[in-house]
Amino acid sequence: MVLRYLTAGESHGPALLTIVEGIPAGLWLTADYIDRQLARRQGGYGRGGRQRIEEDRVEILSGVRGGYTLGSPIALKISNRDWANWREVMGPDPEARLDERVVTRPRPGHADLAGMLKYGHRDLRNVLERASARETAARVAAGTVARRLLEELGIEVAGQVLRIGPVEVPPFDAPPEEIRGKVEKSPVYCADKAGSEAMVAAIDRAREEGDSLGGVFEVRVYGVPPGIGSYVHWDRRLDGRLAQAVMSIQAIKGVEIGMGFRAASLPGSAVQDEIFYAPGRGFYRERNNAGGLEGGVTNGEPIVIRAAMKPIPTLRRPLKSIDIFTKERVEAAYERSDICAVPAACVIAEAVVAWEVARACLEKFGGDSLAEIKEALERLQERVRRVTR
Ligand SMILES: Cc1cc2nc3c(=O)[nH]c(=O)nc-3n(C[C@H](O)[C@H](O)[C@H](O)COP(=O)(O)O)c2cc1C
Ligand SMILES: C=C(O[C@@H]1CC(C(=O)O)=C[C@@H](OP(=O)(O)O)[C@H]1O)C(=O)O
Repeated sequence: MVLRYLTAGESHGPALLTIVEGIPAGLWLTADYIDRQLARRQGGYGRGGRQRIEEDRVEILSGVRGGYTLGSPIALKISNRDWANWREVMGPDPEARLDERVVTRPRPGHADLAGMLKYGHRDLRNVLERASARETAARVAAGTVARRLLEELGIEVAGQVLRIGPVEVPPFDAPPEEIRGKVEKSPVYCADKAGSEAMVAAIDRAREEGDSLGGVFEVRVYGVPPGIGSYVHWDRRLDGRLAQAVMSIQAIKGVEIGMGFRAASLPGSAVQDEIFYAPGRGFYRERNNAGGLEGGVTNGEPIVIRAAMKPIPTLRRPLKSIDIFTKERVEAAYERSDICAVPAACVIAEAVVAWEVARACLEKFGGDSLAEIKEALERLQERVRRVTR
């Protein structure tokens, strides 16, 4: 079974669309379940005016009947409320007013200039509409379908923010429900209360200064059986696939697994996780510097993946740029913007990580119905028990 999805939609167009294919039949899936993740993605302290306009809700257009998936493609639609303000400018018909709201001052750090040079656009709006992270609402919808499937297999995902600008906290190491409990109480999705307050203050300072902030978040996946992913070929290594999925989120500039970059400065004895064995428990480790992955294969420990997000490119106090027509030195375009979207990016990363883990699980377990997949998982677990007994 191949799990795949495509998304479509411009930021100020009528809607965002996703078609998810390869989800087995018999999975309980409701719009409410997806909407909870969409709401989390819209949240987090530091978001701009757009989120006061949008109230993301998914419409399930196919592939689900009476709450259960059919095994057929699942089409999902999220309408853009802002479309009402952009209909005349963004419409597909020849009457659209293309001479209005033209963007000619590329923002350093956004896709504006590179996209113009690539596609030959003369209005940077034609670049930013699709480069925008608005598209991640569709990715979260698709990833949340995968997350529902993982739940049925006993696999859970939990994310937390570790840094915003200069404020850093250590990861909260706990079972997923405890991480989620603490993170839900934080305006910046950070498990540390004092850290959250300092992060909010840092965002307020950036807002006053007309600036923006980035940060770091961590996503963990608990309950993953050993043996997911493969070392036999570069594009089957799950560490590489997860890194690609997370790096593809707008403004993510660094990804690490387990100990990550810190491992480069330490000797092997301080990095590699020694192997232990106890009857009944089987093989185990006393630490998880590997982040649950060795050779691109899950080893039974939780997957731990961290990412660094750069600060938002659009600034109220704009950086210098060049007008693409006059070639004059100008200030980059500014209408409105997020100041910090690290909490939102953490939710997006949870979704894309869930997607990639689910895809690798289906490659391992196959099956067209949830029942078949669960049987294959039980067979693997039984085999692991036999080997480790
Ligand atoms: C959730 C989220 C919200 C974002 N909001 C904004 C924004 O309001 N303004 C902006 O200029 N960039 C925003 N970005 C970042 C840009 O989309 C991103 O920097 C741009 O597409 C260029 O891609 P790159 O930074 O990956 O090179 C956001 C990113 C994410 C993940
Ligand atoms: C719309 C979303 O994020 C947008 C991502 C974004 C960008 O350039 O990436 C720019 C902003 O769009 P606008 O100019 O319409 O305010 C953000 O609001 C969203 O996350 O739902």
